[in-house]
Amino acid sequence: MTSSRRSAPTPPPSGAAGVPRRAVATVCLSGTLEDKLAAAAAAGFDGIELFENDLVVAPWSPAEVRARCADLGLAIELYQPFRDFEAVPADLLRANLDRAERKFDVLAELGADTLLVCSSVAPAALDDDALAVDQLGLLADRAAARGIRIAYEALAWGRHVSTWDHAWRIVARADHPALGLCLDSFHVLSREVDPAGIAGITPGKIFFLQLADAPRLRMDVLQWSRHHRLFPGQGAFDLAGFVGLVLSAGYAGPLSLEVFNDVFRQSDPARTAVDAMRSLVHLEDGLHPTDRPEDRRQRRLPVAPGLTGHSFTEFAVDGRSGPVLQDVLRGLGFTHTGQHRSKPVQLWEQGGCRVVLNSAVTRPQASGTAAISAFALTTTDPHRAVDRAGALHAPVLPRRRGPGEAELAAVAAPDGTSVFFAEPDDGWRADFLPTGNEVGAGAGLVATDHLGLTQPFDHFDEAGLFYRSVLGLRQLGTEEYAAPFGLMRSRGFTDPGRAVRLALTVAVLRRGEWAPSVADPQHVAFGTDDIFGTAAALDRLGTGTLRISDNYYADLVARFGLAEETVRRLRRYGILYDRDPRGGELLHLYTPVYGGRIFFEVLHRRGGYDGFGDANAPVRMAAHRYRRLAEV
Ligand SMILES: O=C(O)c1ccc(O)c(O)c1
Ligand SMILES: [Mg+2]
Repeated sequence: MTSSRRSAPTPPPSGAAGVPRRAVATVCLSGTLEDKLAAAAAAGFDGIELFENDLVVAPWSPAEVRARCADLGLAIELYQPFRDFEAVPADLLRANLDRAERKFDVLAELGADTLLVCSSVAPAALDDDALAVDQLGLLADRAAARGIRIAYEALAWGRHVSTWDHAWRIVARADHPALGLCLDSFHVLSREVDPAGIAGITPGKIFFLQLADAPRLRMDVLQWSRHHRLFPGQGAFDLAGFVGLVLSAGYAGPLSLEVFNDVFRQSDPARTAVDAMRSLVHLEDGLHPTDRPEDRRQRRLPVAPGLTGHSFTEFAVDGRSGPVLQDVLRGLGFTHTGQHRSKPVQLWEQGGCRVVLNSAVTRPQASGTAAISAFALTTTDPHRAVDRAGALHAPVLPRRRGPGEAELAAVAAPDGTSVFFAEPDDGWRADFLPTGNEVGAGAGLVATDHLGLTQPFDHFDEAGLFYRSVLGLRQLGTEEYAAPFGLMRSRGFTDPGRAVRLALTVAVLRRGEWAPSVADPQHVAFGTDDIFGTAAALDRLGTGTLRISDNYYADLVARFGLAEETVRRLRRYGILYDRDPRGGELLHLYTPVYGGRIFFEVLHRRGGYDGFGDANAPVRMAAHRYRRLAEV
């Protein structure tokens, strides 16, 4: 059911009159200027912010850069940064103005008309607003004579000017037509100063808007900015609220991404640019209708699909891992109910839980391993779901189908997993011929509760935005926990009706060679309404579930004050326990790891428990490791 990519449908148009242009700063992308421009153009950006470093190290003259951008259909929206200019003694001012003239030459040759000047960090700068006003006015005079505008940006770590409102007071006092503000969401939202006043900035005085998200971190703001910025929707800032304020102040320039990020600096720029574009398209879609001049032009995404549940999960298996997973499924109470009409694909079912074992997936993996190659979600409108995904630059997958087989619309997630959209009637099941196997009593598994997908280190934030935007899921929160082989980060996602859940996890640092046996596990969690009944049934089926240390149960008693008898039953079956602050409870158990990286979870949610039992993840990970050690 998995096949190769084709290009996404055309995204909503941009750049037309009344529609904000979309730009990306070259600093967001890895590689040479040539790589960066090609990636920005291919992802559909209308323009770039040219970073000085990228020009300085390039073999092209500014005129050649201009020509290259023109060929690619990219406007050079801004040149930056010009540093440490304002509020200096007279001799330095002269030198700074000379320096500026050299840069105006560059802008002229580039055909760019806006220079970003960031607030000074230099020890020579004086804490004197009147002087800053005068000198920026002089700079603006010189710029105006060359047809250039100065966009003044308060760096959050500026020596004397570090907030947007301070920069605005200076720009307002200078009152020069060639001097305006550059607002950067990072510098604004990383500070305590309320951004609400941005809506009151004089129309026309915001010359440029830079967008970056970031996780909430308690650290030096310069380090935070230079290493941890993210694309909108990947961090904790309210970017839609911020852009709304800027648009209310009459801003009509480009929405430009300026993200300094250690991972993006190293990653394939073509891929980063698509991630960037997806973030911008999703951000625009989330703007309040009255904030959106483009609403008149209907640049809305198709609304997110209504999801009604997990339809099936597909494992790619081979001659060795296939039989192993068949045994595991049998042991969990599943029945092999169907055989695909045209492919070596088996359907296994229990209650509303469906698993597909596919021996025809060609994605490369080590012999004997199994992997989640696809999952299907049931939705009221699969075609709309795919249209939305395409508009968000998700790779839409072609569906090869045999005669009489159902069509399943699909897109590829960032880690290559195929995401299928199934009709509510699950018409795809007609692709399978009944095996005639008698369906047994099962073990009380009701439906797929969630998938646990370990993500590649470099694509964790991209994956989160992908699932949130394409599927319209909400992020439940970010948890971090200390596991035996490293710190882990986990993010849960779900739809408003809690029909679909995904748990994405990643090691907080790139994994080394140590403990390869627990690298990148994936799991499917099935729900039960009676965990003890299910555990007893698994026992009868001879399924060896994961044994949990006695120390864990002693700790449970201490933490939760559970009754002796309850703890005795939990321990007997290796059931883990968690309780949320509202009294909701989670009881869950795990299988060992099979086929190299696959395990299953059985879970029972009580009283509205909404999480994933992250507190128990280190216990499970250690138990998996101890079991491995016992096997060898
Ligand atoms: O980190 C910096 O120095 C830097 C430079 C230019 C910017 O626009 C910015 O936001 C930060
Ligand atoms: Mg900036």
